[in-house]
Amino acid sequence: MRTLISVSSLSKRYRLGLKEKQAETLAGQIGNIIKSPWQNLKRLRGLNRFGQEDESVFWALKDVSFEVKEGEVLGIIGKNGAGKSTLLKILSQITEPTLGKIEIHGRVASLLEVGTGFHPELSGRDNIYMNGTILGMTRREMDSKLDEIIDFSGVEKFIDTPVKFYSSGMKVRLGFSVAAHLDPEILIIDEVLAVGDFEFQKKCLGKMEDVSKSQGRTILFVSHQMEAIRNLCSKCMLLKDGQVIATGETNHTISKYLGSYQFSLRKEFFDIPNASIKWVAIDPKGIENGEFILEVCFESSRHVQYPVVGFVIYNQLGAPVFGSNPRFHKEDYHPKGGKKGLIRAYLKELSLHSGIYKISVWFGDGLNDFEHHEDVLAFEYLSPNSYTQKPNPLIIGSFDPMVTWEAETF
Ligand SMILES: Nc1ncnc2c1ncn2[C@@H]1O[C@H](COP(=O)(O)OP(=O)(O)OP(=O)(O)O)[C@@H](O)[C@H]1O
Repeated sequence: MRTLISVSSLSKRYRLGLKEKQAETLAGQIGNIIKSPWQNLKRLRGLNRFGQEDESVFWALKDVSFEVKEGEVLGIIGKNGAGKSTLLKILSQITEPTLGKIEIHGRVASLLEVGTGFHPELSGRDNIYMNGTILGMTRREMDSKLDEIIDFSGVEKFIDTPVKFYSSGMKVRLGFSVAAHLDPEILIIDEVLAVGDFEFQKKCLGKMEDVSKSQGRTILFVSHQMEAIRNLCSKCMLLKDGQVIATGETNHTISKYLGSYQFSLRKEFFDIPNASIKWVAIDPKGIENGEFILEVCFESSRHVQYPVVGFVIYNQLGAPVFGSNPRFHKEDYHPKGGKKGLIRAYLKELSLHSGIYKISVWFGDGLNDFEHHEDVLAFEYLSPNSYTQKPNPLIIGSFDPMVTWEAETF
């Protein structure tokens, strides 16, 4: 199979704050040009004139290398700020890399941040033509695709309205439809599932599957929704702090992502003085027995009279699905005060759909919260209910109680 994308030692540096602005002014730019080549080389590497790393320098991508072959669907995952969007922007030629080399063989269509790639003053229809022209399509090719694009987008009523009047959902609908129907060799999609309603998400996933499986196109897909990544991607790459941590089989890479979540967040806790959470875990034995047991270990430099932990479980879209706190169950909860302790929450049944969930925890003494940690743990849950056992992005909501049905006809 041909290699369509080849990225080697790619790095992207941003300059933060004042220095970035200075370089954007004419005086700043002239100053940069007349600096010696040696100074310019140091600047490129983010070093100040003493050869030390400049404090205003921030590397959003560091030494990233990978290849994508024809027909592959590569999922790109990682926490917020890991560098996923920056990578896609560079591959779509919206941003320049600072260092490194990229080779792309084929036409690229991308759907990045909402509205990029659209001219706000032009109508939806004109924007479709503009995008097609950028991709090198002829007017006739465009004419043959137009109805399909408009139909898929569902914005036909507004197709002659300037795009600046579109809602963000409408822009995403049109943007996705244009990108997916213009027969690009490479389709780049950044978290399209986060915007747009449920029906449209379903349509997009179906279309991407069609583009990859029946048309054999190459796709790069960023998402925080692991079910979507799992369903769609043949390969997956995990980014962390701008670096590639893992590339390979999708399930394997997703497990690494979830593992890294747990570890990096736990580690941070060890530096917190006074009363603090030391670690948070889900008892694996509990899961085996169909129970969900959350364990929170705390340690304090002083006696905590009434140690209390609260938690909230969030779904992949960041929506809270469930929370609890022993303050709501005062009659059952009688902790002995102390400096160290382990607090457990027992849930007989989690009753959630299969999927990936995150937990935030609080720790306090019933009067005050000492600490609050978001996304302290991520876990994958497989529902015991047979119809939702396989993660399925098309299932509505997060709760999965045992439901039985009956019909009577009259
Ligand atoms: N124009 C910019 N100037 C300075 N820093 C930037 C700029 N664009 C992005 N960054 C920083 O680069 C880092 C990587 O950002 P990026 O948007 O690529 O992350 P991401 O993995 O896509 O995150 P998310 O999941 O939140 O979308 C972040 O720390 C971000 O703040």
